[in-house]
Amino acid sequence: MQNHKRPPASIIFIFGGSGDLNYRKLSPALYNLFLDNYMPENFAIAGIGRSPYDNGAYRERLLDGIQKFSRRKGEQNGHWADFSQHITYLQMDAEDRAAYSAITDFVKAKEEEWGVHPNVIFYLSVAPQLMPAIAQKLGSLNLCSDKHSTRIVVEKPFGHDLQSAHELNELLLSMFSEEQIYRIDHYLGKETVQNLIALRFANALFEPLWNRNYIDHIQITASETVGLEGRGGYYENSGALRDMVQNHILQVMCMIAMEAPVSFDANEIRNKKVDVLNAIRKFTKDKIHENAVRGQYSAGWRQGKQMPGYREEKGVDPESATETYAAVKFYVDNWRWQGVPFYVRTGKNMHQKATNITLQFRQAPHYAFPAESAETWRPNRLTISIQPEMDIRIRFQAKRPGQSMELDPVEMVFNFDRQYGDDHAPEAYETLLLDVMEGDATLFMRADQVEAAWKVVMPILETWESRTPVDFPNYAPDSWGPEDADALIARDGHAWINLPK
Ligand SMILES: NC(=O)C1=CN([C@@H]2O[C@H](COP(=O)(O)OP(=O)(O)OC[C@H]3O[C@@H](n4cnc5c(N)ncnc54)[C@H](OP(=O)(O)O)[C@@H]3O)[C@@H](O)[C@H]2O)C=CC1
Ligand SMILES: O=C1O[C@H](COP(=O)(O)O)[C@@H](O)[C@H](O)[C@H]1O
Repeated sequence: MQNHKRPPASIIFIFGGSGDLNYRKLSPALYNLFLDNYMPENFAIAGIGRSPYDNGAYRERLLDGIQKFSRRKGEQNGHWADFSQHITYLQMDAEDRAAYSAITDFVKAKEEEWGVHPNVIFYLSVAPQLMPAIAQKLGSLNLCSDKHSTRIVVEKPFGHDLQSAHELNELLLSMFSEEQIYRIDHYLGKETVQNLIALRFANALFEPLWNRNYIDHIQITASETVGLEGRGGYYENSGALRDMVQNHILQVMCMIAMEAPVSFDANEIRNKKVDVLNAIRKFTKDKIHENAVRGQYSAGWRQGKQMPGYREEKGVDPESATETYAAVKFYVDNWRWQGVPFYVRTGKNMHQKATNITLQFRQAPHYAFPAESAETWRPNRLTISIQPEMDIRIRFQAKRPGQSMELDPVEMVFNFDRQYGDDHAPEAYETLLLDVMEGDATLFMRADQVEAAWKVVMPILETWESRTPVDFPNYAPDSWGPEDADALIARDGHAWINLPK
């Protein structure tokens, strides 16, 4: 969130250095930071895993990921030879305490080479079950005692439920101070998500309307066309509510619903967000059915190709009750938002990849136009497209040219690509990794934020887990999700807004 310069000397240890996230996201992000001259003058990246790689083979593997997944499609790889010299692979079992001497030795060697004490960053890009063991070892071996320069980055999911998230927080906080802990939610690193703060708090135009007096309801959609992508083992124990709603969607909702911050201090922003989470109505179990819908995709077709159902995917129980779709109607019980529903939905294998937020305004209080023009009268909307489209549109009524007063809904659009070109935007992980090196935690989740978000979803999870869904699978691939979700919003006289591709 601060304006960036080159961070101080840093060593980044990536536990899970041989894994998928590093291959597809972290290494491309670090390389892009290097190309943009944002890596420190002195830096080292040490990937950690048990798989046997020598440095050469490891660097080759990462280059392959960069060529496939970087936003820069290979054209600047001329700098790879230079960048790759900063990468080392440490083959070690993270459960073997003795093996951690390799980390201590590595830090000492770099300190001697650079003549400065660097930031030491431990990035936990491993399965959640392994995180406590690693954190414990780092703590007990005194590898995190320098509160100023040592940081730990914790990937999602942060816990499996409120209890486990609380335990993980307690464990981390017994080893590290809160300022050293960076809990990742990669949505917060997205340009368009950060722009929500600019849209709301750098303009006088929107804020006076941003409340229950003018807004009828809000919709947040995060739909995906992909299915499990080989992550059946993880997803089967997670589901859409844990995977997307507890973290990404609630964080986006916080940015829409929060009060204006006094400053951009990390804790100030996080305080404002946690206020929203605390104000979200916690449903009693008897209210879940009318406010939340779950779905699971069946076998079917997408663009002429046959697709397996969720229950046929690798790593999934053939009678699985895991939801691949969730829709919830939330209320934020505070002065600003009383009575305004926030409809949120997310799902795998849906018709379109799209993350959008729409604020639908109330109808104008009096309709003075000829009655026949009312047919095309539509409520005003502000729609913010987070991805893959990156734009902000305002829908309003305009007079159709001609001799009669006929109205049409029309749009004003601000499009990031048209304004800034289409290679303007750093990937979320670039922003987040740079923030970690600089010690800026604004875009990361604080312990109380994570737990407050779990408190929101726990009643739904507990209710769903205590009742087997009788109608799974209940939506087809390439569709907009289950009919019950349409009914959830239709009961209030609304419909889900599916933007054209
Ligand atoms: N992949 C993705 O798109 C996303 C992943 N995440 C999160 O990121 C984290 C990593 O995910 P992902 O990369 O997909 O997982 P992978 O299964 O691909 O990688 C797991 C990594 O952990 C390492 N590992 C496992 N056990 C040990 C051990 N005992 N000692 C040392 N290393 C070990 C593996 O290395 P080896 O086998 O060589 O020992 C491997 O590098 C998870 O928390 C996941 O939820 C979050 C968002 C998206
Ligand atoms: O964290 C996760 O996010 C991705 C969606 O991320 P996006 O940046 O592509 O919107 C989701 O596919 C994955 O299941 C989830 O773990």
